[in-house]
Formats: sequence, C-alpha cells, structure tokens
Amino acid sequence: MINEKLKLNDVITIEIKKTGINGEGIGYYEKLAVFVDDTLPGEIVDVKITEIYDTRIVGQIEDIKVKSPDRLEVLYPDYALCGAYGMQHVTYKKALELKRDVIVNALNRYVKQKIKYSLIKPTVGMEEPFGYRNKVSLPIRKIGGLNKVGLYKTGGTEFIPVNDTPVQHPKINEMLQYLETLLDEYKFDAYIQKEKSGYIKSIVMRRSYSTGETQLSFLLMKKYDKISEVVSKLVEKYPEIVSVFAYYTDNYKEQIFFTTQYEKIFGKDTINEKMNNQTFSLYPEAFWQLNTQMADKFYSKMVELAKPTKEDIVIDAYAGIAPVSHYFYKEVEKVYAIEVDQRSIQSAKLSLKRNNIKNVDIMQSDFFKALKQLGDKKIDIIVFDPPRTGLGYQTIKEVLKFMPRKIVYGSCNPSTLAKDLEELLKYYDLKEIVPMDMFPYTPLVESVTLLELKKA
Ligand SMILES: C[S@@+](CC[C@H](N)C(=O)[O-])C[C@H]1O[C@@H](n2cnc3c(N)ncnc32)[C@H](O)[C@@H]1O
Repeated sequence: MINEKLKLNDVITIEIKKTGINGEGIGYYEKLAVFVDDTLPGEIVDVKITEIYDTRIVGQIEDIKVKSPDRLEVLYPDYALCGAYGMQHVTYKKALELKRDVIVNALNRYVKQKIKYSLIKPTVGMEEPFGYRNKVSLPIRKIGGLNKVGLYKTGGTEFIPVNDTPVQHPKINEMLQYLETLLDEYKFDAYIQKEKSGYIKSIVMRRSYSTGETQLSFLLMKKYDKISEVVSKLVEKYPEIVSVFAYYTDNYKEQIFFTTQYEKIFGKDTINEKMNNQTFSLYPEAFWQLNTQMADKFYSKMVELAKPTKEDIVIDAYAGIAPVSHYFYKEVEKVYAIEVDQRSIQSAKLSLKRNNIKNVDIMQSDFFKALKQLGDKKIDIIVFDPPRTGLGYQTIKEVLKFMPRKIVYGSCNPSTLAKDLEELLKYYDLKEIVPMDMFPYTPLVESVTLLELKKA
C-alpha cells in the first residue's frame, strides 16, 4: 500500500486539485487524497505529513512552490487556526467560486444520478463581506493572569484569544475588549481548565444588526455580585446593551453557553431585530442567523424559488423563531412552523404576535414526531432548514408520505445536503441550487435548493 511507504514528517510535493468541505486544499499522492489547510486549487506545495490513514493523508504546508493568483497574505494566522476567520488566504471573489465547487464535489461524491451542473448557480455573496457577525459565543479563560475571550484551536485544546476579527461587528469587538479590561479591573477569575478553578466561563454577545440593541449572556460557575458592577460599567459606556442574563453551571468540563438555571440581571428579556419590515424578538438562546443581511437574501430566495400560491399549505421545518414563516405567510393559506427548542418557540410566538401574523401554527416538537402528528393533512410545500446533520433517511421516509409539490431545502452542510438529495431525487427533480455565502471568509457553505415532485 502507498501509505505504508510514507512516514510522519516526510515531505511530499503535490498539486492542490480542489477545496474540501472545511476549506482545506485537497491534492493526490499516487491516488491517495492529501488534505492540506490553507492551500488553493492550482498551487504546487511541499507538504509535511502529519497524519496517515488508510484512505487519506493530512499534512501541513512546508513551502508553496507555485502560488495561486488568488492567494492573499494571511494577516491573522491565529484566527485561521481556530476557524474564526479561516478563509483569509483567498480573495473573496475566488472564495465564492470555491464554495460553489464544494457543493459540486459533494454532489459528485454522494449523488449517483447525473446532475446538470448548470442548475448550481453562482454563489450569492455580500458587497461588503466584513463586520457581518451579529453574535459571538466565546469561552473566557485566564491567560498569564489576564482574562481573555477566545476560541480553541480547531480539533485541539490550545486557547486562542479572539477579540477583534474583521468578520465580527466592530461594535462587538469594541465591547469584548472593554469587557476584558473590566473583568481584570474587578479581579474576576476566569475559568482555568487545568485547575478546575475560576467562576466565569463564557460570554455570548448578540447585537441586532438593524437596531443595535445588544444582549449579553454570561455563564458563571457561581453567583457573584461583582458581575452587576461590571454590567453597570458596560451599560454606562454602551447604552445599547439592553438585556443581560446570567446562566449558572457547576460543570467544569462541558463546553456549553446556556443552561436551564438562569436569571435576568439587567434590562429586557429580548432584543429586537428588524428584517423584511418585521420585528423579531430574540431571547438569548433562540436561534437567529449570524448574518442578518444575508439571512434576508436567504429567506427571500426561498420564497422566490418556491413561487407559492394563495392555496398552498406550507411546513416551515426546523423553524427556529420562524423567519421562514414570516417570509411565506402573506403568499400562502397557512404555515405550520415546527421547532423543538422552547426558547426559539417563545421568540417565534412573540414575533408572530408582534407582526400580527395569524395564519402560522406553531408546533413545539421534534420534526419527525410532528410529521406523524400532522397525519394525512395536505401539504403543498415543505421548507427545510435543518442543523448540519441534515434530514437523514428516516425523516425523509416520513416526509415522502406527504409528497409535497415542492421542497425548498436550506442547507448549511453540502455533504448532508448531497446525501439527502440522493434519497429525495428518487421522487423529485432538482430545479436549482443557489449557494449563499452566509459566512464570508470562513469555509462554511450554505445553499437553497428547489425540488419539484416528478410528473409521473
Ligand atoms: C439551522 S437552524 C434554522 C432555524 C430557522 N429556520 C432560521 O433560519 O433561523 C435549525 C433549527 O432546527 C432546530 N432543530 C434541531 N433539531 C430539530 C428537530 N429534530 N426537530 C425540530 N427542530 C429541530 C434547532 O433548534 C434550530 O432552531
């Protein structure tokens, strides 16, 4: 076997042929796939081998012999390591092309039938692809005696301070930096993993793109009065902070941001975000897309592709706080919005009421179970927007009992999209896939797909 000839730390020279699902370059060494971070198609690279498996090798750049014309200088190497700003080595224009290629590659890999690639449209991106991130969820750790917000190196345990990435909203960066200084000033002890000590574990900061209202959620190991003083200082400087919660945990190990034990320590329960002339009320844990400007394009594309009619009954599956329902309700007879998470449901109910929407029924349920509950109801269109795990065979089997005329599939994972399409395309024709760049300068690839029930 080829890989028996290779040893760790050997250096091989390969040409990068394509981009993988995590943004890495993929080349081949005598037919064995070689995965190398931060490389681009067309580049000739000396690669030091760091991992060897039966079917693939992982390596790191030793030297780039031929550089891609689309390569950019990496200005924040640490932020590439923790995925916060992982595609900074490539021009935005090229990144949009590569994201479409990732979808094409996933379809090639998982879908047996021949796909007309002209159905996969160019990636819809942003005009100004910086400062778009409206929320950060960051652990806080004590490093060299100072409190730092940051992230862990992808797949590792090394903590990397992260408080000024160009993809986060500049106001979020500013507030994070001020928070760090306050935590030091008030002698806070951030969590230290090795010693299992410290009492502040993480911060979630969400800033409404449209109103600027900002919500903070601290995760604490115990009640600690000084948090109120820190919050007062923050609010004094940033009056747009209008909602602050403290969550409590006694679990040192688990990497979580929210628990069921919480209290509001300042201001309102929710912050308001505006989109499509509607107001959405966000509780801290409620799901909301991280890029509000692109979210608007994402939902508008769903309606544009579905072309719903006034008689249609629609399912908004994996609804979150039901933005899809908010975009569809006017065009159709009725929408069932199905979501499992209680706080998203609370936000959805508040938002639908606030926007005076009466033809959306909310179902708090696992999607699979909800389909069983809906029994033999007529469903014309199903809009999916599942987590990265996709739908899976069992759920698709249940969906197929309804045989909706159209399916609109919002996906955040090209691999699970392709696997699900392999099943769905037995009964549906693929009409269009529109890649959407919801996370510029990261490897994440989102898309909206339209399927229509086969005629026969
Ligand atoms: C990618 S988010 C999409 C939410 C919403 N469509 C949006 O764009 O804001 C996926 C949502 O699915 C929900 N979810 C995850 N598993 C679920 C399940 N088995 N049944 C119903 N909802 C689920 C999550 O709580 C989350 O709100």
